[in-house]
Amino acid sequence: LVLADNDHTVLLWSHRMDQVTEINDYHSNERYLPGVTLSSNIIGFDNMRAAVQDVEIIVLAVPTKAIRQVVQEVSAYVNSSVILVHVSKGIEPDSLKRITEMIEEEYTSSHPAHVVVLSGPSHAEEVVLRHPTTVTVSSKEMKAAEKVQDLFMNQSFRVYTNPDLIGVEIGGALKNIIALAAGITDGLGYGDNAKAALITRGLAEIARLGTRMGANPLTFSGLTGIGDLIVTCTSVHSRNWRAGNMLGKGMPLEEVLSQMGMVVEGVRTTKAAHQLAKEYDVNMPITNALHSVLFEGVSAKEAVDALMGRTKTSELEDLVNLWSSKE
Ligand SMILES: NC(=O)c1ccc[n+]([C@@H]2O[C@H](COP(=O)([O-])OP(=O)(O)OC[C@H]3O[C@@H](n4cnc5c(N)ncnc54)[C@H](O)[C@@H]3O)[C@@H](O)[C@H]2O)c1
Ligand SMILES: O=P(O)(O)OC[C@H](O)CO
Repeated sequence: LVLADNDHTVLLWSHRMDQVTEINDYHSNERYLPGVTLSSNIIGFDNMRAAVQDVEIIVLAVPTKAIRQVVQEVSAYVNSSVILVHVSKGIEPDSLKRITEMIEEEYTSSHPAHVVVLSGPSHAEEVVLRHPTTVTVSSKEMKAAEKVQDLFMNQSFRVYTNPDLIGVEIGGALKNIIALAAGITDGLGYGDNAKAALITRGLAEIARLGTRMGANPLTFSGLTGIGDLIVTCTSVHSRNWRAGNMLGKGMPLEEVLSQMGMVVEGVRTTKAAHQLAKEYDVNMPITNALHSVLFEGVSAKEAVDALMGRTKTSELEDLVNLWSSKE
């Protein structure tokens, strides 16, 4: 919709024929964006070749677990030098790859592609209402990121650049873990103090891991760090917060996921981050606590009690180590 507002023609491929028909016949997408009229510049396609063969830029907006498959399919038909932009927020469990790394592995076309991430506090539900939204683009090739910045920028959608690709992708992925935890504490009936604690100490552990992986610590004070962390932990639109909230109220994980009907990235990302914390030998108590709730049968209340009962520590020492990149 942002691109259509900027007078671009958008060819929107979906794997669901009913969605394509609805977009073309009614200019709506009721299940995901109820009540919103889509621009007639958005044309639905169920045929990938027809959708991507002559385009300048491809925006991948699918869950992390679908990225490899969709990129394989896209790259079979791309016939010019395109920019691939992804907006997904996750890390692949086991391989522990970031999304641009997965795209690079799966992109098989003989034509070059330039890979860009667009990330930041941006719930689709508010973007479609043209409420002010700010995001960041990053890439190994900043010229491609700047082109994406120009394509998307408008009066309600402001795009920044940041060359720290690792920091941008890690912040976007890991905030979902903390949002799940914030939903859980709200579901347990705890208040704003608990949520502020999760946001603050969550940012510390995201930055601790990200820095160890090669990110610039300053990126975590930007839109894809604290910005996206705030929006996802506090917004009723957040799928991760909502899922956490149901978990906190006692609903089993399987039932929560089937009720959501949309991706809750934080679940698989918790698995990946738990593995990354071990690999990089980084202390991530909130991630580990959430892992114990999601995958080890620990109750939400027990996990909070365990977090609160850890040995005492110095906040300033921790922050100095973090922001001076010693961690
Ligand atoms: N929803 C948001 O406001 C928002 C904002 C910023 C970033 N993101 C990120 O974008 C990604 C997608 O999120 P979403 O909320 O749109 O998720 P979603 O569950 O609504 O899925 C998006 C689309 O991908 C399709 N899809 C699912 N599996 C597929 C597959 N195997 N092949 C092809 N298409 C498939 C779905 O049918 C749907 O049309 C996530 O990584 C999310 O973190 C979402
Ligand atoms: O709805 P969520 O929790 O998947 O979050 C969506 C976006 O990442 C918010 O920026």
